Amino acid sequence: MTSPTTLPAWQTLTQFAALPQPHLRERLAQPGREAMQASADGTGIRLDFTRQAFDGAIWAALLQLAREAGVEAQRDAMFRGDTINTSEQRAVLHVALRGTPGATGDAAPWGAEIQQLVQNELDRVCAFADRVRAGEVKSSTGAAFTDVVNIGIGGSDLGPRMAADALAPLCSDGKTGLRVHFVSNPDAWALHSTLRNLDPKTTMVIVASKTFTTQETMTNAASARRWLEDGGVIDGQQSAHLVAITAAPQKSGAAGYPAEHTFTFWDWVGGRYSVWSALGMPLAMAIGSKAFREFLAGGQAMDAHFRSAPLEQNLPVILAMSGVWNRNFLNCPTQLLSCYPSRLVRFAPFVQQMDMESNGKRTRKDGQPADTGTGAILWGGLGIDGQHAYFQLLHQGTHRVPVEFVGVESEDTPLPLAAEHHRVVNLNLRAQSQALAVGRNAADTLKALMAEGQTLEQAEPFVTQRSFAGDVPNSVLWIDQLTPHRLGALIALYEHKVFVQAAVWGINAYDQWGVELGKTMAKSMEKQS
Ligand SMILES: O=P(O)(O)OC[C@H]1O[C@](O)(CO)[C@@H](O)[C@@H]1O
Repeated sequence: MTSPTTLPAWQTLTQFAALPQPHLRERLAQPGREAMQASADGTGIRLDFTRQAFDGAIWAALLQLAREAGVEAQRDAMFRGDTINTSEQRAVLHVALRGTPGATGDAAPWGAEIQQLVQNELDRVCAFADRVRAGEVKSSTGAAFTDVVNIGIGGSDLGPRMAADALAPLCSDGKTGLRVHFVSNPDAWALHSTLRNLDPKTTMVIVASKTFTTQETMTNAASARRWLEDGGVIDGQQSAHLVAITAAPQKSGAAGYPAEHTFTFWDWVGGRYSVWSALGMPLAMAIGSKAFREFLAGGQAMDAHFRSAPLEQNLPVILAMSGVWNRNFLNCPTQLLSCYPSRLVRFAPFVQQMDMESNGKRTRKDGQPADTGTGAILWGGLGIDGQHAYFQLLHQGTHRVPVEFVGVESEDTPLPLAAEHHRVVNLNLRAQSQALAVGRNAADTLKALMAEGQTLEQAEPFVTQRSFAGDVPNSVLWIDQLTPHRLGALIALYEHKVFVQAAVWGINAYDQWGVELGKTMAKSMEKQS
């Protein structure tokens, strides 16, 4: 494709952006605004985008831009298994990993062969995970495993780790049942602080690496094997404790990982899109295979929505095109992802990798330099904690930072006052969304200060410092409840958002040559030293 700036809709949007933009306070007062809501059937997710800084005409042009950029045709090409990752000559088929078992025809557009491959390996993963949970897979001493340590980094860590936190009520409480731990950083403390409380004789080590060459993971794996050995699990007995998850089984085999404990996936699964594959093993061990399959089904439900919903009601398209307006036409370089359920503590870092490793590109697929902004700097964390840290800058700083809020509508933590906790959390979410949008002008600030009992003379000098510009575009994603199914749908929503933005910008979201440079550089420096 050529530059998106040559598309008629891009030019229309440029003209709109050059006009004076009404404040969100005014936009919100316009009739019909409340219609800016959409939901995806069967996913429990609703998107409220009433507080995005555009009106109906701009929204129509953004949808037109998606059409002119060929988003729908590109989407269909991905689901068909076309080679859309052109720089690596690969298909991009993480969507096949969550296909409905037994599906054929349009429900499995990637074809019967891939469908079968995926199902076979998924059945192996699920059976193994459940057997470990049930204590049927024995350690070298014949005991059941009490702990599993997943060693991996980036896409081989973030997805299952994030999801295990998000689904913590389904995981062991640490007193009984299998405990699942994650180690990614090769700093010695990261591994030591996990292993020091574990018994090598009842600990299973999963080494999760697509390439099985990543230096950080191999360093941790070698160290964990040494710890097993020092703990009495000597070399000949170690295979009972070792599991490999990789797209390079010949490499893990050569390193001594037994074939029956090796689970695989394929080069058409990008690391940051791999939680649905065998790399989801630690998650399946943590929550059980039934819940893991529900998680996959949630992703599949979002795929169905993405493939069939009209663009104007299509959640990934709405998120993506709101982002394009903010990034390319309102010139906001960053995007905050602010999650209010505390179990989503790792969701923003997970999406950060997915988004920034995918769309942090300055060259288009046609080899030309991108002449538009591409991926935003995505950052974030938990909303309430953020309110007491960086939200001040959002309200009164000199940056305009668009926000995506994530909240859950119902929650069932077994704590006596859980309902009150939930009320406070969502009250804050709603208040922040509204405050960032409408702000508070000088006249209202003066009134507020005088209502507090200040005189006009006392209040006036501080009116500017006590006012809030507002006009911060934001959306809220409401999830009915945080179950495996809904989490799957939420992740798939963000995957498709990233896809749509890449399609508009004409970039390849599925390679990561920048990361490769760092890896190559480290290797060459190692040789020289
Ligand atoms: O799974 P591997 O091959 O160890 O790579 C780990 C991660 O490294 C990256 O290449 C960069 O972080 C990711 O894409 C990948 O998920």
